[in-house]
Amino acid sequence: MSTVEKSSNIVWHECSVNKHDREQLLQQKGCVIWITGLSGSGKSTLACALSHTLHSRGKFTYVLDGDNVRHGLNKNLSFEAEDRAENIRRVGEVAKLFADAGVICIASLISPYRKDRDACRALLPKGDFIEVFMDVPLQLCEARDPKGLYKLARAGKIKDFTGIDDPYEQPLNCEIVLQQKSDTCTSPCEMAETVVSYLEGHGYLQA
Ligand SMILES: Nc1ncnc2c1ncn2[C@@H]1O[C@H](COP(=O)(O)OS(=O)(=O)O)[C@@H](OP(=O)(O)O)[C@H]1O
Ligand SMILES: Nc1ncnc2c1ncn2[C@@H]1O[C@H](COP(=O)(O)OP(=O)(O)O)[C@@H](O)[C@H]1O
Repeated sequence: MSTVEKSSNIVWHECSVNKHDREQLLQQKGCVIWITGLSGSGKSTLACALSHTLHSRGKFTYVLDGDNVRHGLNKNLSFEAEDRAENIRRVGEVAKLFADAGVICIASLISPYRKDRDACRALLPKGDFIEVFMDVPLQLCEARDPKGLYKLARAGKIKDFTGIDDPYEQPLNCEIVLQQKSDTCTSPCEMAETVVSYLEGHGYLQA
């Protein structure tokens, strides 16, 4: 899919109410928490636990989950590399709008390619893109297999499945790594607290 700019003669229109004004209203700073990892690594679980924890502390969040966005905005995209890139690009742009709205936007997508994630990072002001890597071994993700997709992929019934016959490029230098070697290691609530501590320490939970 081409991302060449096709719009011409367009001029940015500035509004008198800006990001800072919205952040003052919400008493928080808009940002993007980008959760990446294999299928079954716990991205959606963490996204919801984090949203729940922040919501109960009076913070305004919104979750953009890969599976969910593919039900609507991105329903025309496959799992080929080019379509995954377009999937990530669109979600990155939507997340940027949410952050500009003052919202703590939590994006949870496999986002297997480093360059696609880095392109999303480049859309945001420095510091506002917080990459969280679910560092969970393939064996554990496959043992969980809550949707039975690994089983289908191993049987050759799903092609290009991440981790099986499609690549996953781990982040080299992300803000938070959540390592999990077994299911009893760290609970979703504990993981959410790690992210909340990061946000608190970096001033995102106040205007
Ligand atoms: N071929 C293939 N590879 C990986 N995943 C697949 C595939 N086909 C379907 N699914 C389901 O799609 C979910 C991942 O969607 P994403 O939008 O996060 O993927 S990506 O970022 O574009 O790679 C993923 O959800 P999660 O398990 O939550 O990661 C799967 O349910
Ligand atoms: N911290 C955790 N500890 C134990 N099990 C977890 C944890 N996080 C998620 N799970 C379980 O792992 C499975 C996959 O989680 P999910 O959030 O759907 O992953 P993903 O969105 O990356 O595909 C689910 O059955 C979920 O209950």
